[in-house]
Amino acid sequence: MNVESRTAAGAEALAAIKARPGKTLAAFDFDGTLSPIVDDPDAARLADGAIAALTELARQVGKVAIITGRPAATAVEKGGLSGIEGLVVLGQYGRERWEDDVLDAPEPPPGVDEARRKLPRLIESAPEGVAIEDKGHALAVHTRRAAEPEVALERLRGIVAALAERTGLVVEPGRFVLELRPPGMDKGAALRALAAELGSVAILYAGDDLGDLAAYDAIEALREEGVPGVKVCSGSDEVTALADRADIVVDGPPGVVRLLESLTNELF
Ligand SMILES: O=P(O)(O)OC[C@H]1O[C@H](O[C@H]2O[C@H](CO)[C@@H](O)[C@H](O)[C@H]2O)[C@H](O)[C@@H](O)[C@@H]1O
Repeated sequence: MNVESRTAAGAEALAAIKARPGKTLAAFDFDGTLSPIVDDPDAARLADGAIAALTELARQVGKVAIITGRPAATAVEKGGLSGIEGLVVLGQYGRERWEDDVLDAPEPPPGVDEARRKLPRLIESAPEGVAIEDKGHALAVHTRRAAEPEVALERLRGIVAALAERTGLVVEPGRFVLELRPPGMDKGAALRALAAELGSVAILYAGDDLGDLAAYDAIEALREEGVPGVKVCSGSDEVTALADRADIVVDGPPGVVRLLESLTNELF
């Protein structure tokens, strides 16, 4: 299978990647893109074949990165990523950086502690199955395991927004999740900073969720500045906002793995 873009800008980026793989940055979201969505966030693992595909890609392009809302160390551990040569993992929407087994993470702002203290009480009447994931620098309220996840999410939206306002945090909405996290960084800023640091001349970014739209914005801005980029969507029925803007849409994490296998075959 050849990797094909449905847009001219995406095709231009694929050509640039093939022409200068050594100066290419290939970046991926974790949950929903490399890791199939599961009910329990703690049970997330990489899709079959993902490690082999990422390992091969890392041999062929300048840099492979994972840019995730997870803590970087969690993504490394759950993904079994530590053996991938040269991999960089930007965690907590770019606040943290893991590379060569070294984690660089700033202190979380005090608002996170305050939110941690107040959140359980504020959501105590939420439907059964609603759960808090404490990520150290951020708190995620998950509704996937509620009987009616969408209804539960809507009920919690105002409560979480009000707590964010009080604690100086921002709300990051996602797939049956509302996260309270520090402001000042997003996946777009993280992607741009890494591309600038590396002097990347071509970029691929793959994501599945609303938090990845900032990275799509960054790709579009970089194109305007003359750096070709291709936006890949790991498609799902839960989120359609990315498919509308993507150059390539594939069928969930297994589709992402197949895309990587095709790309590495073409680069070889
Ligand atoms: O930026 P990402 O790598 O996509 O991380 C975003 C959030 O993903 C996780 O939640 C999502 O995946 C879970 C496991 O499949 C699923 O149960 C949940 O419904 C999804 O929203 C993770 O738990 C969050 O901490 C991440 O920020």
